[in-house]
Amino acid sequence: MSYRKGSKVWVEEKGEGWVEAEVVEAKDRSAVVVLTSQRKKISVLPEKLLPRDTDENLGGGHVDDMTKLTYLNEPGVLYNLKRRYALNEIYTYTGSILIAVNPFTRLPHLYNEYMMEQYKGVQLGELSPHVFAVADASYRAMLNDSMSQSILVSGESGAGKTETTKLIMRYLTYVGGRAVLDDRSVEQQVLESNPLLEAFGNAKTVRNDNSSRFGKFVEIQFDTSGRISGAAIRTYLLERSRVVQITDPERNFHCFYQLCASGKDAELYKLGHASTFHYLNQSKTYELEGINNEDEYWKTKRAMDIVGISRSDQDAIFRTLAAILHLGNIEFSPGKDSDSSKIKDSTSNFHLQMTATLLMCDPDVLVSSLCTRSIHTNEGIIIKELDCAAAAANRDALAKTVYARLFDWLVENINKSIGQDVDSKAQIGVLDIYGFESFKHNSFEQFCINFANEKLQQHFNEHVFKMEQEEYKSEKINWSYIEFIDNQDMLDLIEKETYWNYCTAG
Ligand SMILES: Nc1ncnc2c1ncn2[C@@H]1O[C@H](COP(=O)(O)OP(=O)(O)OP(=O)(O)O)[C@@H](O)[C@H]1O
Repeated sequence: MSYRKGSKVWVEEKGEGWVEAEVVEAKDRSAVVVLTSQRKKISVLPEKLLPRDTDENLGGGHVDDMTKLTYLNEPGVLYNLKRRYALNEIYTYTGSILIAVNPFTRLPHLYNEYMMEQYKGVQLGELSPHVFAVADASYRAMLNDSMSQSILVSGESGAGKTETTKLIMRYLTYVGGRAVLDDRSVEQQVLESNPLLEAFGNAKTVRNDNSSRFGKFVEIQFDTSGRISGAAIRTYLLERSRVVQITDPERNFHCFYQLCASGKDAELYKLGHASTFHYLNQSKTYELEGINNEDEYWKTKRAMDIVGISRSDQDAIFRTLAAILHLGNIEFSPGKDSDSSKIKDSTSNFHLQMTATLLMCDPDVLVSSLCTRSIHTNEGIIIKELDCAAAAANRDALAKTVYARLFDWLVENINKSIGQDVDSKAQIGVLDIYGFESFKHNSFEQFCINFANEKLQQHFNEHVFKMEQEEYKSEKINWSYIEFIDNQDMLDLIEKETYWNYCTAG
């Protein structure tokens, strides 16, 4: 693009990001002099600049749909969102996609019943951008076309995916609520399952005090008249490693702290303060700002009542959590033979006995399953002793597996209690899944999360770019191709079985 004196542009400044500027000198193609909004003169290559919409041609400084920007580039998009955010306009469209900027403050006027009523049956784009408008559009599309719909909520940790998902569910239960409500209606149970799933699947991370450490797909089923007739929750990729390993200032899953603070119930399972358990004291953060662990315990129990988990099952759930905490406190010392291990001391033995009692298993069997490994050969089973490190790894593997199974059991029971409508003709699925993750040290969990996101991105590309462009081509519309990074080759490679054979062999 060529620039003239007076052209409005964006220029990237070190440490500042994109800043507004105006071209003051454009003598030749090799360099342009711009004056930034901070009155700084910079000489830059023209290809380093991006054209900028002025407040006047945006008609007031911002637009409610990014497609109305003359120059749809990164700084233009960010600036538009910033301007709107400053006015508490947290939602903006990009065509039919809704961008939500986390307000980090309650905006109750945006989500009350009056607002839900406003968006009912209104064409997308007619009113200000809103998450209810997207939920309504999918509800109408489902009714009118008799076709199931899905809404994908994506973004990085703390972006507001779970809150957005809850708002979508609230709207759908509002428009699809049944005329006669029994005391435990499907919609109430779907909404009430949230605190329960959050207690067992959420944890404090550096970015978010209530971060979902699992992906969730909620299917809301409707009958032919558009009334909710059932629901199902499917969960993915629970971050199992968190059960046994945390770093300050993060926490383990909320339910452990709730149980430790539960008073009499904690005493029942011989639990003390969270700081006395290895799986919790690897981080010194036990409390959350504005949250009382004991109150949360009773909220979790109430949510269990609402979704229909019996008192005896509730006891079994908390017993299992207590067993995991005791299990984590079992330590090992070298055994008689080299490369063998035994329970370290009387404290560890106490925790071992507690674990066995709570899991209702034989303590001797538990010891041998921690300190030995059985290898199946053609000649029979060989028992191999394990050293202390291997026994500790075995203990952690057991804790992770028991927790993951408990979580799956919980989800299964929530689903049983809500009830699915097998005759449902159409449903709306809401997918709330982790965004891309890249840490200093990435594990297999990050690989799975990023692979899932890459697949979703590919699905999006397929629909937004590839199919649209194919249509223009077939209709011979003059259209210049949009360049985008197509990672299909990489996905194909990872999905091929030979890749995994190579990984295991390598
Ligand atoms: N629309 C909103 N209105 C008010 N507060 C919000 C809104 N969206 C998000 N928040 C605030 O931001 C916090 C983080 O949001 P949320 O848990 O939904 O993020 P997330 O994207 O699901 O994060 P993670 O991937 O870590 O689970 C919420 O606890 C809430 O305080």
